[in-house]
Order: sequence, then C-alpha cells, then structure tokens
Amino acid sequence: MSSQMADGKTIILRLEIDTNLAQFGRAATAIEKAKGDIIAIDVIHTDKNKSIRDLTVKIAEQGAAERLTNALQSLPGIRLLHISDRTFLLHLGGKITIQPKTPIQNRDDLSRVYTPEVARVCQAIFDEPSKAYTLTIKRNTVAVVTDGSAVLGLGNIGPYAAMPVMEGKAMLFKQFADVDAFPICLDTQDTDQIIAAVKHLAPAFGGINLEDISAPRCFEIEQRLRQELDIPVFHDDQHGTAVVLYAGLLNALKLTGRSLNEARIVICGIGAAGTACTKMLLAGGAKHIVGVDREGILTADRTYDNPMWQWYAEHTNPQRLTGGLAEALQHAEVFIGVSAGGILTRAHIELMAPEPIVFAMANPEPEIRPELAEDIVAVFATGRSDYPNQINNVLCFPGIFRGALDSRATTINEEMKVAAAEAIASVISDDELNRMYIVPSVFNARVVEEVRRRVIQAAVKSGVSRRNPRE
Ligand SMILES: NC(=O)c1ccc[n+]([C@@H]2O[C@H](COP(=O)([O-])OP(=O)(O)OC[C@H]3O[C@@H](n4cnc5c(N)ncnc54)[C@H](O)[C@@H]3O)[C@@H](O)[C@H]2O)c1
Ligand SMILES: O=C(O)C[C@H](O)C(=O)O
Ligand SMILES: [Mg+2]
Repeated sequence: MSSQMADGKTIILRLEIDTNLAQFGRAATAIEKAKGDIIAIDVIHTDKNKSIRDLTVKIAEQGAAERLTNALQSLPGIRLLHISDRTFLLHLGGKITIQPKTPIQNRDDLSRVYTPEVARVCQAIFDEPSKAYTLTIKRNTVAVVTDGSAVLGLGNIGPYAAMPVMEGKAMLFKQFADVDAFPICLDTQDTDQIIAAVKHLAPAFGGINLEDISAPRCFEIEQRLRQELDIPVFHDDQHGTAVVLYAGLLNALKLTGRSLNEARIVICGIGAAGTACTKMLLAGGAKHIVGVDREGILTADRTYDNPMWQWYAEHTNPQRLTGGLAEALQHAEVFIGVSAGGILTRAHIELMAPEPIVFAMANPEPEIRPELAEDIVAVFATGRSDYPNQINNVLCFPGIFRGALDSRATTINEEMKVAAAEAIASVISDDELNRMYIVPSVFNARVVEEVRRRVIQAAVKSGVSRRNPRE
C-alpha cells in the first residue's frame, strides 16, 4: 500500500474487498469507529470475488488517519490499496498543461501554423533575430530552472522531486501575471553544466527564473548567466525573497516604531536567501546585522572556505559577536529565518528585546510556528499561505517578471528590485497597517499591477529596457 496522508482533511481510501471473506459494511463500521465520516463511495471494479471501491472520508483530528488505517488493515478480507488526500489528487498528472492559441481545423490552418507557410516566419526571424520577440512565444515565457539541490527547506531532493514546486511556480506565474512559465529540472548539479544548459535553452525564453539551487553554487551560476545572456536571469530564492522581506520589514519596523539603521537584526541561514536579504538590508541602511549558520555566528575573527561567508563576515557583525543562535539573539529586535524548520524555540525569543519582530520564513516548516510564541512577539510572519503575514517570494516574482518582460529588459537590476519592494509595501496604507497585516495578500491584484508599473519605470530610468510599454 502506498500512503500519503494528512490529518484534518478529506482523504480517499481505495479498498479491495474479498467478497468471499468480508462485506463492505465491516469497513464502513471500522471507519466510523475511527471517527472518519464517509462522504462518497465510488465503485472502481467488481467481479465474482472482489470489489474495489474509493471511499472519500472526512477526518477531523490529529491521528485519525493513522487510526483508520490500522483499523482497516486488521480486518480480514479487506485490503487498503492506497490512501491519498486532496493535495495528492490535485497533483495527479501534474498541475499545468500547454494549450494552442488557435485551433487547427483544416488544411489551410495547418499550412499556416505549420509547413509550408511557417517557413516564411522562420526566415523573417533569421533575417532579423529580434523578431523572435514578436513572432514567437519568447516575449511571454520564463524558464523556471532548478537542479533540485535546495528545494524549499527539504534540501537536496533532486530534479524529479523538485518538479511539483516548479510546476507550482509556473502556475503562480500564469495566474498572477499571465506569464507562461515552464518547469525545467536539470539532472546535473555541476555549475558549468547548469550554465551551459540554461544558455542552450535561452532562445525560447524571455527570462530565466533560477529556483531552489543551493548556495554557494547559485551565486556563480546566476552571475555568469547574467553576464552571458541578454535576457533577465533572476535567482528567486535570493532576490525574490530579499524584495519581499525588505517590503515586510519596512512595514514591521514602521509599526513598532523602529528604524532600519538602528534595528538589531539576526539572520539565520546564510545561504541563497539569507545572503541576498542581508545585501538588500545593508543597501537600505541596516547597520547591525548578525548572521548565523550551522557553525554559529559568522565573524570577521574567523576565515571561511565559503567565499560568500567570508564576504558576509567582513560586512556584518560589527561587534564581532561569537557563539550560536542564542548568543546572537541576546537583545536582538528582529529575527529573520531562512534556514530550516523548527530550529527556533520560545526560549530563544525570550532572549530578544521586548516586542521583537520574528520572520520565520523556512518552508514548508517555519523556524518556529506562530502558535508557540505569538503572544511574546510584536510582529510574526512566515512563508506559508495558512498563516497571516505571508512573506513569500510569490509576492515578487510574478510582477517583477511581468514588468521585465513588458519592458523587454535585458536584466533585473538593483533599481528594479527596490522598486518592486517599495511597490509591495505601498499596497498597504498606513491606516490598514497592523501586526496581522504587514504585507498584502498574494490575491490582492494591486500587488502585481503596482510591482509591474514601478519595475517598468525603474527599467526605463536605469536604461535596461528595450521597449517602453504603455501603462
Ligand atoms: N519565504 C520565502 O519566500 C522563502 C524564499 C526562499 C527560501 N525560503 C526558505 O529558506 C530556507 C533556505 O533557502 P535557501 O534557498 O537559502 O537554501 P540554501 O540551501 O541556499 O541555504 C540554507 C542555509 O541554511 C543553513 N541552515 C540549515 N540548517 C540550519 C540551522 N539549523 N541553523 C542555522 N543555519 C542552518 C544552511 O547551512 C544554509 O547555509 C528554506 O527553508 C527555504 O524554503 C523561503
Ligand atoms: O517556494 C516557496 O514557497 C518559497 C521559496 O521559493 C522557497 O524555496 O521556500
Ligand atoms: Mg524557492
């Protein structure tokens, strides 16, 4: 039996009942006893000896799914073939598809979308390559490229297991910004091979969104691709996260009467996201940032093999603090977690200054769940959709690419990132700002609209646009 269960949800159980030994009623009774509520029954197959049925069952409490499984497995003549929940059902066959824009109904259509007529279009692009933007999908396409090495906080789970996240990103691109994004999961973690692969596939795309590639390789991969390609290359976990974090932090500081210059900030997890968040905060004027990774506080008193950590140690921690997370957190006012789930405790937060700001942004499991400490925290945010204050790069990447594609920008530069952060923060007015509402919802249509508008302005002003679209 394969099992992918979740409590407090609707689950689908596939049962095989040996009709010589058992009756369906026994299974139904067992399910009810285990506090499952059967809401639908579908017969999948029946013959003389067995019947296979899918039961849709509502389970309310923690552990109910496991109790139910155990109860069914102990019944003679009944086999539990499979359990899935709505999340898994939603993933059956993948989450996206490609649709032609026009139907091909007759030979005339066929000869125009395809050979022979298509050849004239190919020739036109050959004569003038920039026509790829007007005569192909390039103007609206983004490749979401990963090597599966830092997928959410799950770590190095490889290209196949990374696909559901990349398909999800493609859905978000389409739904929120009408960008056609394709998940591309590369079966290599070699820096040169990744760079070569992305360069080879670039002709079909108007932009490259690098996703979930671990530090420090992600820095070189992005930097070299930015130099070598004339389309925007954007590592979402670095810059998308930094943009949204910056927007959220500005609002949280405003709410708690603090300034970025003076705030004592601890960043935990000095990988792709942590490094980029730090750079953006330093550029915005932050002076008291302390970075912590697995080996403890990064300090200029030590030397590091990882060049990014070396840079980090030299540009942060002015007091040269040493020790671990607890030492870093003494009297700190802001905790920013982009590390791993569950590593922060309530006792840690108690070490911080009064009214602290805690952004526990690891996915899917935050550094600490809000329910464990929200009573001692002034502003709490996570990366998840099921808590208030979702600081997640989804607030950034659809709109920033929409703006970059529409202005046909050659790159996404610092000016465009700052514009995106200011756009996100600006969607919340001073009247609306409160501890449960420091960043707008991803469903607020003004987010993409405003990010796009300001990003286009910044691209034009900074001289990287190749087109100035009408508003
Ligand atoms: N909310 C968002 O929008 C968002 C965006 C990007 C990343 N993230 C999350 O941030 C985390 C890191 O992502 P990344 O792309 O930077 O990955 P990464 O692999 O580049 O970096 C992770 C860093 O965290 C460190 N780390 C792991 N466990 C730690 C611990 N116990 N204590 C201190 N440091 C620890 C690692 O050593 C590494 O340096 C993931 O959980 C990811 O889901 C969230
Ligand atoms: O994928 C997300 O939800 C955000 C971010 O890109 C992450 O890697 O956690
Ligand atoms: Mg990511």
